[in-house]
Amino acid sequence: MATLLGCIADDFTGATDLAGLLARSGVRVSLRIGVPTEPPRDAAEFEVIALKSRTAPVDEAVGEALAALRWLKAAGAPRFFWKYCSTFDSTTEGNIGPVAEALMNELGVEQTIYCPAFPENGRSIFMGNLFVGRQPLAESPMKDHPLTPMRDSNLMRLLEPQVKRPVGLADRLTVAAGAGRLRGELDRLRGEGVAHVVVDAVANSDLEIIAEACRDMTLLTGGSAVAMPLPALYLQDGTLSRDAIGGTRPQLDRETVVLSGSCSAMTNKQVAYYRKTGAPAYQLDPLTLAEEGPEGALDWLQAQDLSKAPILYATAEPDKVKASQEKLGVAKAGALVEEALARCAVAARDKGARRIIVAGGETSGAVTKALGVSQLDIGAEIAPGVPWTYCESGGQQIALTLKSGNFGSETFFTDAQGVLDRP
Ligand SMILES: Nc1ncnc2c1ncn2[C@@H]1O[C@H](COP(=O)(O)OP(=O)(O)OP(=O)(O)O)[C@@H](O)[C@H]1O
Ligand SMILES: O=C(O)[C@@H](O)C(=O)CO
Repeated sequence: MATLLGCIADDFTGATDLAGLLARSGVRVSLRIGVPTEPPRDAAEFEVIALKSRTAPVDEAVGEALAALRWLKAAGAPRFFWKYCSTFDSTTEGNIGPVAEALMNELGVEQTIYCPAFPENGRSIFMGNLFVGRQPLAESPMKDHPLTPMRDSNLMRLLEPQVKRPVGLADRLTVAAGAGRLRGELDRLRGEGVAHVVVDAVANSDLEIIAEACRDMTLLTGGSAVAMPLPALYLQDGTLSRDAIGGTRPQLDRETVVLSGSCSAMTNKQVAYYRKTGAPAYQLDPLTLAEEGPEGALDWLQAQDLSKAPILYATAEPDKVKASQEKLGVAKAGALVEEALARCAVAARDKGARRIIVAGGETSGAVTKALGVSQLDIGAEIAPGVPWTYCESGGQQIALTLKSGNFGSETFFTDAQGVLDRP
Protein backbone atom coordinates (compact mmCIF):
# COMPACT_ATOMS: atom_id res chain seq x y z
CA MET A 1 0.00 0.00 0.00
CA ALA A 2 1.16 3.53 -0.71
CA THR A 3 1.86 6.00 2.06
CA LEU A 4 -1.22 7.91 3.24
CA LEU A 5 0.47 10.48 5.43
CA GLY A 6 4.05 11.63 4.95
CA CYS A 7 5.51 13.29 8.04
CA ILE A 8 8.64 15.38 8.49
CA ALA A 9 9.93 15.99 12.04
CA ASP A 10 12.57 18.55 13.02
CA ASP A 11 14.29 16.32 15.59
CA PHE A 12 14.66 12.64 16.52
CA THR A 13 12.74 12.47 19.79
CA GLY A 14 10.00 14.59 18.19
CA ALA A 15 9.83 12.05 15.37
CA THR A 16 9.39 9.09 17.72
CA ASP A 17 6.82 11.15 19.66
CA LEU A 18 4.75 11.66 16.50
CA ALA A 19 5.23 8.08 15.31
CA GLY A 20 4.17 6.77 18.74
CA LEU A 21 0.97 8.80 18.81
CA LEU A 22 0.05 7.70 15.27
CA ALA A 23 0.75 4.09 16.27
CA ARG A 24 -1.63 4.34 19.23
CA SER A 25 -4.40 3.50 16.79
CA GLY A 26 -2.65 0.20 16.06
CA VAL A 27 -1.50 1.12 12.54
CA ARG A 28 1.99 0.37 11.26
CA VAL A 29 4.28 3.38 11.41
CA SER A 30 7.77 3.54 9.98
CA LEU A 31 10.37 6.09 11.00
CA ARG A 32 13.40 6.92 8.88
CA ILE A 33 16.46 8.61 10.33
CA GLY A 34 17.28 11.34 7.80
CA VAL A 35 16.08 11.37 4.20
CA PRO A 36 16.64 7.85 2.82
CA THR A 37 19.22 7.68 0.06
CA GLU A 38 17.31 4.91 -1.72
CA PRO A 39 13.94 5.52 -3.43
CA PRO A 40 10.94 4.23 -1.43
CA ARG A 41 10.28 0.47 -1.40
CA ASP A 42 7.73 -1.13 0.93
CA ALA A 43 6.76 2.26 2.36
CA ALA A 44 4.34 2.09 5.30
CA GLU A 45 0.94 3.81 5.41
CA PHE A 46 2.42 6.30 7.87
CA GLU A 47 5.99 7.35 7.20
CA VAL A 48 7.91 9.74 9.45
CA ILE A 49 11.26 11.20 8.40
CA ALA A 50 13.36 12.44 11.32
CA LEU A 51 15.56 15.43 10.55
CA LYS A 52 17.92 17.22 12.92
CA SER A 53 17.06 20.70 11.69
CA ARG A 54 15.50 22.53 14.63
CA THR A 55 18.43 24.88 15.09
CA ALA A 56 20.14 24.44 11.71
CA PRO A 57 20.62 27.48 9.43
CA VAL A 58 17.30 28.27 7.69
CA ASP A 59 18.47 27.31 4.16
CA GLU A 60 19.73 23.96 5.39
CA ALA A 61 16.48 23.20 7.28
CA VAL A 62 14.38 24.16 4.24
CA GLY A 63 16.57 22.10 1.87
CA GLU A 64 16.31 18.99 4.05
CA ALA A 65 12.55 19.35 4.49
CA LEU A 66 12.06 19.67 0.72
CA ALA A 67 14.22 16.59 0.13
CA ALA A 68 12.09 14.71 2.67
CA LEU A 69 8.92 15.94 0.97
CA ARG A 70 10.12 14.63 -2.39
CA TRP A 71 10.88 11.20 -0.94
CA LEU A 72 7.46 11.04 0.73
CA LYS A 73 5.77 12.11 -2.52
CA ALA A 74 7.64 9.30 -4.30
CA ALA A 75 6.27 6.95 -1.62
CA GLY A 76 2.80 7.96 -2.81
CA ALA A 77 1.80 10.27 0.05
CA PRO A 78 -1.07 12.61 -0.86
CA ARG A 79 -0.92 14.53 2.45
CA PHE A 80 1.87 15.78 4.66
CA PHE A 81 2.54 16.74 8.28
CA TRP A 82 5.30 19.08 9.49
CA LYS A 83 6.12 18.21 13.13
CA TYR A 84 7.90 20.66 15.43
CA CYS A 85 8.17 20.93 19.18
CA SER A 86 5.12 21.23 21.43
CA THR A 87 6.89 24.23 22.96
CA PHE A 88 7.30 25.81 19.48
CA ASP A 89 11.12 25.79 19.81
CA SER A 90 12.42 28.19 17.18
CA THR A 91 14.32 31.45 16.72
CA THR A 92 13.21 34.73 15.11
CA GLU A 93 14.47 33.40 11.78
CA GLY A 94 12.95 29.95 11.96
CA ASN A 95 12.77 27.15 11.35
CA ILE A 96 9.08 26.44 11.86
CA GLY A 97 7.70 29.16 9.54
CA PRO A 98 10.26 29.04 6.71
CA VAL A 99 9.97 25.27 6.39
CA ALA A 100 6.14 25.41 6.45
CA GLU A 101 6.12 28.14 3.80
CA ALA A 102 8.60 26.26 1.59
CA LEU A 103 6.49 23.09 1.84
CA MET A 104 3.36 25.12 1.01
CA ASN A 105 5.03 26.62 -2.05
CA GLU A 106 6.26 23.24 -3.26
CA LEU A 107 2.80 21.70 -2.76
CA GLY A 108 0.89 24.69 -4.16
CA VAL A 109 -1.03 25.05 -0.90
CA GLU A 110 -2.69 28.34 0.10
CA GLN A 111 -3.23 27.70 3.78
CA THR A 112 -2.07 25.54 6.68
CA ILE A 113 -2.64 25.33 10.42
CA TYR A 114 -0.26 25.54 13.40
CA CYS A 115 -1.21 23.53 16.47
CA PRO A 116 1.60 22.53 18.85
CA ALA A 117 -0.88 21.66 21.66
CA PHE A 118 -0.19 18.38 23.51
CA PRO A 119 -2.69 18.36 26.40
CA GLU A 120 -1.47 15.03 27.87
CA ASN A 121 1.93 16.64 28.35
CA GLY A 122 0.53 19.95 29.60
CA ARG A 123 0.86 21.98 26.38
CA SER A 124 -2.30 23.94 25.55
CA ILE A 125 -3.14 26.95 23.38
CA PHE A 126 -5.73 29.59 24.23
CA MET A 127 -6.29 32.76 22.17
CA GLY A 128 -3.08 31.93 20.36
CA ASN A 129 -1.04 31.81 23.59
CA LEU A 130 0.89 28.64 24.40
CA PHE A 131 0.91 27.33 27.96
CA VAL A 132 3.24 24.77 29.55
CA GLY A 133 1.20 23.37 32.40
CA ARG A 134 -0.23 26.46 34.10
CA GLN A 135 2.55 28.77 32.96
CA PRO A 136 2.63 30.84 29.77
CA LEU A 137 5.45 29.52 27.55
CA ALA A 138 7.61 32.61 28.20
CA GLU A 139 7.39 32.08 31.98
CA SER A 140 8.07 28.34 31.79
CA PRO A 141 11.57 26.78 31.99
CA MET A 142 11.62 27.17 28.16
CA LYS A 143 12.55 30.83 28.68
CA ASP A 144 16.05 29.62 29.58
CA HIS A 145 16.52 27.00 26.85
CA PRO A 146 20.19 27.21 25.77
CA LEU A 147 19.49 27.21 22.00
CA THR A 148 15.91 28.38 21.54
CA PRO A 149 14.93 30.49 24.56
CA MET A 150 11.18 31.15 24.24
CA ARG A 151 10.56 34.70 25.48
CA ASP A 152 7.06 35.25 24.02
CA SER A 153 4.03 33.02 24.56
CA ASN A 154 1.98 34.33 21.64
CA LEU A 155 2.23 32.00 18.67
CA MET A 156 1.09 34.59 16.10
CA ARG A 157 3.78 37.01 17.25
CA LEU A 158 6.37 34.20 17.19
CA LEU A 159 5.37 33.08 13.71
CA GLU A 160 4.94 36.45 11.97
CA PRO A 161 8.66 37.30 11.62
CA GLN A 162 9.32 33.78 10.31
CA VAL A 163 6.93 33.89 7.33
CA LYS A 164 6.08 36.11 4.37
CA ARG A 165 2.30 35.59 4.17
CA PRO A 166 -0.33 36.73 6.73
CA VAL A 167 -0.87 34.95 10.06
CA GLY A 168 -4.25 34.54 11.78
CA LEU A 169 -6.04 32.69 14.58
CA ALA A 170 -8.91 30.22 14.87
CA ASP A 171 -9.71 30.51 18.56
CA ARG A 172 -11.07 28.02 21.10
CA LEU A 173 -14.63 29.35 20.81
CA THR A 174 -14.61 28.43 17.11
CA VAL A 175 -13.00 25.03 17.74
CA ALA A 176 -15.48 24.24 20.52
CA ALA A 177 -18.33 24.93 18.08
CA GLY A 178 -17.28 21.89 16.03
CA ALA A 179 -15.52 20.82 12.83
CA GLY A 180 -18.04 22.52 10.50
CA ARG A 181 -17.62 25.87 12.23
CA LEU A 182 -13.83 25.57 12.21
CA ARG A 183 -13.83 24.69 8.50
CA GLY A 184 -16.00 27.76 7.86
CA GLU A 185 -13.60 29.99 9.79
CA LEU A 186 -10.59 28.63 7.90
CA ASP A 187 -12.39 29.33 4.60
CA ARG A 188 -13.21 32.85 5.75
CA LEU A 189 -9.59 33.47 6.72
CA ARG A 190 -8.40 32.03 3.39
CA GLY A 191 -10.70 34.52 1.63
CA GLU A 192 -8.87 37.27 3.51
CA GLY A 193 -5.52 35.89 2.35
CA VAL A 194 -4.52 34.39 5.71
CA ALA A 195 -2.11 31.57 4.89
CA HIS A 196 -0.91 30.62 8.38
CA VAL A 197 -3.60 29.89 10.96
CA VAL A 198 -2.75 29.23 14.60
CA VAL A 199 -5.48 27.00 16.05
CA ASP A 200 -6.33 26.89 19.77
CA ALA A 201 -6.64 23.54 21.60
CA VAL A 202 -6.73 22.81 25.31
CA ALA A 203 -7.95 19.20 25.36
CA ASN A 204 -7.79 16.06 23.22
CA SER A 205 -11.43 16.62 22.25
CA ASP A 206 -10.36 19.92 20.59
CA LEU A 207 -7.66 18.04 18.67
CA GLU A 208 -10.25 15.56 17.39
CA ILE A 209 -12.37 18.44 16.06
CA ILE A 210 -9.33 20.07 14.44
CA ALA A 211 -8.22 16.80 12.82
CA GLU A 212 -11.71 16.19 11.48
CA ALA A 213 -11.98 19.73 10.09
CA CYS A 214 -8.50 19.73 8.56
CA ARG A 215 -7.98 16.09 7.54
CA ASP A 216 -8.18 16.91 3.83
CA MET A 217 -5.65 19.75 3.93
CA THR A 218 -2.59 18.80 1.90
CA LEU A 219 -0.26 20.15 4.61
CA LEU A 220 -0.85 20.22 8.35
CA THR A 221 1.67 21.45 10.89
CA GLY A 222 1.89 21.04 14.63
CA GLY A 223 3.07 19.02 17.58
CA SER A 224 2.42 15.31 17.56
CA ALA A 225 -0.97 15.34 19.27
CA VAL A 226 -3.02 17.03 16.54
CA ALA A 227 -2.01 14.21 14.16
CA MET A 228 -3.04 11.51 16.62
CA PRO A 229 -6.74 11.32 15.55
CA LEU A 230 -5.91 10.99 11.81
CA PRO A 231 -5.47 7.18 11.57
CA ALA A 232 -8.86 6.60 13.23
CA LEU A 233 -10.47 9.04 10.79
CA TYR A 234 -8.84 7.25 7.84
CA LEU A 235 -9.99 3.87 9.21
CA GLN A 236 -13.54 5.13 9.71
CA ASP A 237 -14.03 6.24 6.13
CA GLY A 238 -12.11 3.36 4.54
CA THR A 239 -9.13 5.47 3.35
CA LEU A 240 -7.06 3.09 5.46
CA SER A 241 -7.68 -0.65 5.40
CA ARG A 242 -7.89 -2.63 8.66
CA ASP A 243 -5.00 -4.74 7.28
CA ALA A 244 -2.76 -1.84 8.28
CA ILE A 245 -3.37 -2.73 11.93
CA GLY A 246 -0.68 -4.70 13.69
CA GLY A 247 2.70 -3.51 14.85
CA THR A 248 5.92 -5.43 15.33
CA ARG A 249 6.83 -6.88 18.67
CA PRO A 250 9.91 -9.07 18.42
CA GLN A 251 10.99 -10.95 21.54
CA LEU A 252 14.44 -9.73 22.48
CA ASP A 253 16.91 -10.62 25.22
CA ARG A 254 16.46 -8.60 28.43
CA GLU A 255 20.00 -7.17 28.57
CA THR A 256 19.52 -3.42 28.90
CA VAL A 257 21.47 -0.19 29.11
CA VAL A 258 20.17 3.28 29.99
CA LEU A 259 22.02 6.31 28.54
CA SER A 260 20.99 9.75 29.71
CA GLY A 261 22.40 12.98 28.29
CA SER A 262 19.37 15.17 28.96
CA CYS A 263 19.69 17.73 31.76
CA SER A 264 16.01 18.72 31.86
CA ALA A 265 14.24 19.01 35.20
CA MET A 266 12.25 15.82 34.47
CA THR A 267 15.27 13.77 33.41
CA ASN A 268 17.08 14.84 36.59
CA LYS A 269 14.15 13.42 38.59
CA GLN A 270 14.08 10.25 36.50
CA VAL A 271 17.80 9.59 37.00
CA ALA A 272 17.53 10.25 40.75
CA TYR A 273 14.58 7.85 41.03
CA TYR A 274 16.32 5.15 38.98
CA ARG A 275 19.45 5.38 41.10
CA LYS A 276 17.30 4.93 44.21
CA THR A 277 15.96 1.65 42.79
CA GLY A 278 19.52 0.31 43.18
CA ALA A 279 20.35 0.15 39.46
CA PRO A 280 24.13 0.25 38.83
CA ALA A 281 24.97 3.85 37.89
CA TYR A 282 27.94 5.74 36.44
CA GLN A 283 28.08 9.52 36.12
CA LEU A 284 29.95 11.05 33.19
CA ASP A 285 31.40 14.48 33.74
CA PRO A 286 32.42 16.69 30.78
CA LEU A 287 35.53 17.99 32.60
CA THR A 288 36.80 14.46 33.25
CA LEU A 289 35.92 13.46 29.69
CA ALA A 290 37.97 16.42 28.40
CA GLU A 291 41.02 15.26 30.35
CA GLU A 292 40.75 11.48 30.28
CA GLY A 293 38.35 10.60 27.46
CA PRO A 294 35.50 8.07 27.80
CA GLU A 295 37.70 5.09 28.81
CA GLY A 296 36.58 5.21 32.46
CA ALA A 297 32.93 4.90 31.42
CA LEU A 298 33.68 2.18 28.88
CA ASP A 299 35.69 0.15 31.42
CA TRP A 300 32.90 0.48 33.98
CA LEU A 301 30.35 -0.67 31.39
CA GLN A 302 32.42 -3.71 30.45
CA ALA A 303 32.36 -4.84 34.08
CA GLN A 304 28.56 -4.57 34.38
CA ASP A 305 25.90 -7.27 34.32
CA LEU A 306 23.51 -5.94 31.67
CA SER A 307 20.61 -7.95 33.09
CA LYS A 308 20.69 -5.34 35.90
CA ALA A 309 20.05 -2.55 33.35
CA PRO A 310 22.88 -0.17 34.36
CA ILE A 311 22.64 3.54 33.67
CA LEU A 312 25.36 5.86 32.37
CA TYR A 313 24.35 9.49 32.74
CA ALA A 314 25.71 12.98 32.30
CA THR A 315 22.43 14.40 33.53
CA ALA A 316 23.18 17.15 36.04
CA GLU A 317 21.51 20.11 37.73
CA PRO A 318 21.71 23.51 35.92
CA ASP A 319 24.50 24.98 38.12
CA LYS A 320 26.75 21.98 37.44
CA VAL A 321 26.00 22.10 33.71
CA LYS A 322 26.75 25.83 33.67
CA ALA A 323 30.07 25.30 35.48
CA SER A 324 31.33 22.79 32.90
CA GLN A 325 30.01 24.91 30.03
CA GLU A 326 31.91 27.93 31.38
CA LYS A 327 35.15 25.96 31.42
CA LEU A 328 34.73 24.08 28.12
CA GLY A 329 32.20 26.07 26.11
CA VAL A 330 28.59 24.93 25.56
CA ALA A 331 29.25 23.11 22.29
CA LYS A 332 32.38 21.29 23.48
CA ALA A 333 30.80 20.15 26.77
CA GLY A 334 27.79 18.84 24.85
CA ALA A 335 29.87 17.15 22.18
CA LEU A 336 32.11 15.38 24.72
CA VAL A 337 29.07 13.93 26.48
CA GLU A 338 27.30 12.97 23.26
CA GLU A 339 30.38 11.24 21.88
CA ALA A 340 31.00 9.34 25.11
CA LEU A 341 27.38 8.16 25.38
CA ALA A 342 27.38 7.18 21.70
CA ARG A 343 30.49 5.04 22.27
CA CYS A 344 28.85 3.49 25.33
CA ALA A 345 25.78 2.61 23.21
CA VAL A 346 27.92 0.73 20.69
CA ALA A 347 29.94 -0.98 23.43
CA ALA A 348 26.75 -2.02 25.23
CA ARG A 349 25.24 -3.42 22.03
CA ASP A 350 28.44 -5.36 21.32
CA LYS A 351 28.37 -6.69 24.89
CA GLY A 352 24.81 -7.99 24.33
CA ALA A 353 22.42 -5.14 25.20
CA ARG A 354 19.25 -5.59 23.17
CA ARG A 355 17.23 -2.87 24.90
CA ILE A 356 18.65 0.63 24.81
CA ILE A 357 16.95 3.50 26.60
CA VAL A 358 18.15 7.01 25.66
CA ALA A 359 17.14 10.34 27.23
CA GLY A 360 17.56 13.63 25.34
CA GLY A 361 17.05 14.72 21.73
CA GLU A 362 20.66 15.60 20.87
CA THR A 363 21.85 12.55 22.76
CA SER A 364 19.43 10.40 20.75
CA GLY A 365 20.83 11.84 17.54
CA ALA A 366 24.38 10.93 18.55
CA VAL A 367 23.41 7.44 19.74
CA THR A 368 21.32 6.48 16.68
CA LYS A 369 24.09 7.72 14.40
CA ALA A 370 26.73 5.67 16.23
CA LEU A 371 24.48 2.60 16.18
CA GLY A 372 24.08 3.05 12.41
CA VAL A 373 20.28 2.98 12.66
CA SER A 374 18.40 4.12 9.57
CA GLN A 375 14.85 2.85 10.08
CA LEU A 376 12.73 2.23 13.16
CA ASP A 377 9.43 0.36 13.48
CA ILE A 378 7.20 1.74 16.18
CA GLY A 379 6.11 -0.45 19.10
CA ALA A 380 4.30 0.01 22.40
CA GLU A 381 4.06 3.41 24.08
CA ILE A 382 5.81 3.85 27.43
CA ALA A 383 4.57 7.36 28.26
CA PRO A 384 2.66 9.94 26.17
CA GLY A 385 4.91 10.66 23.20
CA VAL A 386 7.57 8.02 24.01
CA PRO A 387 7.25 4.65 22.28
CA TRP A 388 9.58 1.67 22.10
CA THR A 389 10.96 1.26 18.61
CA TYR A 390 12.62 -1.72 16.90
CA CYS A 391 15.54 -1.52 14.56
CA GLU A 392 18.63 -3.25 13.30
CA SER A 393 22.08 -2.29 14.49
CA GLY A 394 25.35 -4.10 13.86
CA GLY A 395 23.43 -7.08 12.43
CA GLN A 396 21.30 -7.37 15.61
CA GLN A 397 17.63 -6.61 16.24
CA ILE A 398 17.40 -4.15 19.11
CA ALA A 399 14.68 -2.25 20.93
CA LEU A 400 15.43 1.44 21.30
CA THR A 401 13.51 4.21 22.99
CA LEU A 402 14.35 7.87 22.53
CA LYS A 403 12.87 10.05 25.28
CA SER A 404 12.36 13.79 24.88
CA GLY A 405 13.95 15.66 27.77
CA ASN A 406 10.70 16.74 29.38
CA PHE A 407 8.59 13.66 28.74
CA GLY A 408 7.72 10.68 30.94
CA SER A 409 7.12 10.51 34.67
CA GLU A 410 9.72 10.02 37.41
CA THR A 411 9.59 6.23 37.01
CA PHE A 412 10.22 6.33 33.24
CA PHE A 413 13.33 4.12 33.13
CA THR A 414 11.67 1.28 35.03
CA ASP A 415 8.37 1.87 33.19
CA ALA A 416 10.19 1.40 29.87
CA GLN A 417 11.54 -2.00 30.93
CA GLY A 418 8.15 -3.00 32.36
CA VAL A 419 6.45 -2.37 29.01
CA LEU A 420 8.74 -4.89 27.26
CA ASP A 421 8.41 -7.40 30.10
CA ARG A 422 4.60 -7.39 29.80
CA PRO A 423 3.34 -10.71 28.44
N1 LIG B 1 26.77 17.61 32.63
C1 LIG B 1 26.68 18.23 31.45
N2 LIG B 1 27.32 19.39 31.23
C2 LIG B 1 27.22 20.02 30.05
N3 LIG B 1 26.50 19.56 29.01
C3 LIG B 1 25.85 18.39 29.18
C4 LIG B 1 25.91 17.69 30.41
N4 LIG B 1 25.14 16.59 30.30
C5 LIG B 1 24.64 16.59 29.07
N5 LIG B 1 25.05 17.67 28.39
C6 LIG B 1 24.68 18.03 27.00
O1 LIG B 1 23.43 18.71 27.06
C7 LIG B 1 22.72 18.45 25.86
C8 LIG B 1 21.34 17.93 26.26
O2 LIG B 1 20.56 17.95 25.11
P1 LIG B 1 19.55 16.80 24.75
O3 LIG B 1 18.85 17.28 23.51
O4 LIG B 1 20.22 15.48 24.69
O5 LIG B 1 18.54 16.80 25.97
P2 LIG B 1 17.22 17.70 26.14
O6 LIG B 1 17.45 19.07 25.57
O7 LIG B 1 16.81 17.59 27.56
O8 LIG B 1 16.20 16.85 25.27
P3 LIG B 1 15.07 17.30 24.21
O9 LIG B 1 15.78 17.97 23.06
O10 LIG B 1 14.47 16.00 23.82
O11 LIG B 1 14.15 18.20 24.96
C9 LIG B 1 23.52 17.45 25.06
O12 LIG B 1 24.29 18.10 24.08
C10 LIG B 1 24.42 16.83 26.13
O13 LIG B 1 25.61 16.29 25.60
O1 LIG C 1 6.80 17.98 20.80
C1 LIG C 1 7.59 17.75 21.72
O2 LIG C 1 7.60 18.36 22.80
C2 LIG C 1 8.65 16.69 21.48
O3 LIG C 1 8.21 15.75 20.57
C3 LIG C 1 9.89 17.27 20.93
O4 LIG C 1 9.88 17.82 19.85
C4 LIG C 1 11.14 17.10 21.73
O5 LIG C 1 12.28 17.67 21.16
